[in-house]
Amino acid sequence: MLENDSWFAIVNPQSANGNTKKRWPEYSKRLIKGGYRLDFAYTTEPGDATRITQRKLKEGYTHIMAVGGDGTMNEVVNGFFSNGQLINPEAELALFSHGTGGDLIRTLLISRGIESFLDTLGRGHKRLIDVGEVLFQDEQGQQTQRYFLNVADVGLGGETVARVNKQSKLLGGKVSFLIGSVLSILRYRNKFMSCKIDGKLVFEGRLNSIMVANGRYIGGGMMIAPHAELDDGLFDVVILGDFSKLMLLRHLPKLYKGTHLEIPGVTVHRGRSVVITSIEKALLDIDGEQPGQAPLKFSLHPQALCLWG
Ligand SMILES: Nc1ncnc2c1ncn2[C@@H]1O[C@H](COP(=O)(O)OP(=O)(O)OP(=O)(O)O)[C@@H](O)[C@H]1O
Repeated sequence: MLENDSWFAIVNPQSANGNTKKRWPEYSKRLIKGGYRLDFAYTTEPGDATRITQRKLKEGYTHIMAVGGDGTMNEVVNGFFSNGQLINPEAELALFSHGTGGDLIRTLLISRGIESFLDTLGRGHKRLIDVGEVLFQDEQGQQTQRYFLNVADVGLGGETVARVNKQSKLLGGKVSFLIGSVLSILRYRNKFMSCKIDGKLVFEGRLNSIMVANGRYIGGGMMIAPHAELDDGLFDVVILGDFSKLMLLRHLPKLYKGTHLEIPGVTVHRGRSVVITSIEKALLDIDGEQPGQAPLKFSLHPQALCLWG
């Protein structure tokens, strides 16, 4: 019989360059000592966190803990859904960030480390946050659906993530992403895309990238959507126009600071549904993973998920 405050932790042992596997035994002991009933499973491969989450929610767990980086958190959020529906609308999620990047927790102002995580649990503060959904083509050309809490983007970011995820992140998420960004900027060619928000065409032409943001940060600390709110029922859509390589490199520091919105050619829109098409291959990035490409159809589920923190 499950106690109704039992937590199930889904732990990606490979996150933080394998450091999570070394540290989790100590962390789990600390959580149990802190009074939490806790079971856990290690993921064994990409996609496993989604399957484990689905299984545990169906078994009756109502408190899920995601332990890993942004990719793990994204997979766990996807596991809250099955056949387009929340498995249990009452179920709750806590994020123990232990990856290299940590972009989602930046918007949530959650700190890293076991003691901060225990503080978050101890405070018992929960909030309902919006969940983004995107339909896209996967690598095999199949129509696929994914959910996300943070940011999805198409264009330069997709190519950067594809590059960064192939290399080791031993230098840390921010440095790896910065190096990957610079290499990608040098090789990337702006693409011809169109973007409709809530049925209205807001952009058609050559552009660098489009970010569909629920959270604020991507790429290990770039504040790409400084005004995005996780619970306002709207995406912030940031479009980076037809920038030259030189101009992008020059303005890169502004992306980290969130002061890029003032650059001519950057536009921001808000809405609940976003449709993006591209006549060239344009890669999708969702929460630091690169699962497919345009055309993309986004919709928002307002305040659909209960999150601790
Ligand atoms: N057992 C496993 N073996 C190999 N890869 C795994 C395993 N479990 C999960 N993964 C994959 O590891 C990838 C990276 O995980 P995650 O994003 O959590 O960590 P990270 O890369 O260290 O952090 P961040 O994304 O915040 O930089 C995810 O795409 C996930 O699918």
